[in-house]
Amino acid sequence: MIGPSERKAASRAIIALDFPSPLEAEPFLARWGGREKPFVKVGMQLFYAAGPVWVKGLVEAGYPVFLDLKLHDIPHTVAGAVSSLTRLGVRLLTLHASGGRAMMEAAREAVEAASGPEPLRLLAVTQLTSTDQRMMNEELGISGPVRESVLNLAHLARRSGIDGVVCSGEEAAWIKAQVSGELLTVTPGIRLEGQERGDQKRVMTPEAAVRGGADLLVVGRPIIRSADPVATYEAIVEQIQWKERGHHG
Ligand SMILES: O=c1ccn([C@@H]2O[C@H](COP(=O)(O)O)[C@@H](O)[C@H]2O)c(=O)[nH]1
Repeated sequence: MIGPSERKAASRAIIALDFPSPLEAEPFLARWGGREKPFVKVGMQLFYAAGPVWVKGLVEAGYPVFLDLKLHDIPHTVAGAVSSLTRLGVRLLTLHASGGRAMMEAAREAVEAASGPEPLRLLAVTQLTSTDQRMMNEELGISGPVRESVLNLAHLARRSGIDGVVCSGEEAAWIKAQVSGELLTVTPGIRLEGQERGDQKRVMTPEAAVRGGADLLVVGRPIIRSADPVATYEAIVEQIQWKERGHHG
């Protein structure tokens, strides 16, 4: 469920800092100047280049941080990784739901054992937003509609005591209705009207995602490749606010 720190529209739009290194990420963040620090996501590319100490520095500088490492290994190894990562002070951390119940429970227990000032929340990735129906059925060998697989993985995450799921905007409402309204729904694959999808397959506009039940929206290329990233970010935050005020259509 959306918590007090994510209630504001600005905290619901998360910028994916998909840069090769801090050399590109830091000047990008400096564009915000004295404005409120945005919620940022550090993924594999930047984490592997910059390392945990840099991420801790980001947290200490006041950025809410989502660490998107999509952990997937045997339960013992994932628990150890989670235990190390809890020391960074990040708010959110991903692991793959397909790693199974024992892996997710081991991760949750590692979080509980750590207990920091603001507890880390775990998110289970269901089906990646770059996966479509054909790929899931033919390449991954999973039968049925994508939505059904997403719901199964969300149920598994819920039973394993995970706080939320990563899914597309297309599935957020189904998860809220059929799995639990308490599960945080985090949706990448956000594109503004008419924008290029790139490798993303299950995409939505910010407005449609919020209308569909997304709690948090992850936006990378539409912001980081924009000619004016701050203006694009603010336009997205405005779209979220517009929906929050109850506008339809
Ligand atoms: O299913 C998923 C899980 C994670 N992501 C991540 O979100 C961003 C999206 O970036 P865009 O440039 O807006 O496409 C990226 O960091 C992915 O690793 C995802 O897209 N889908």
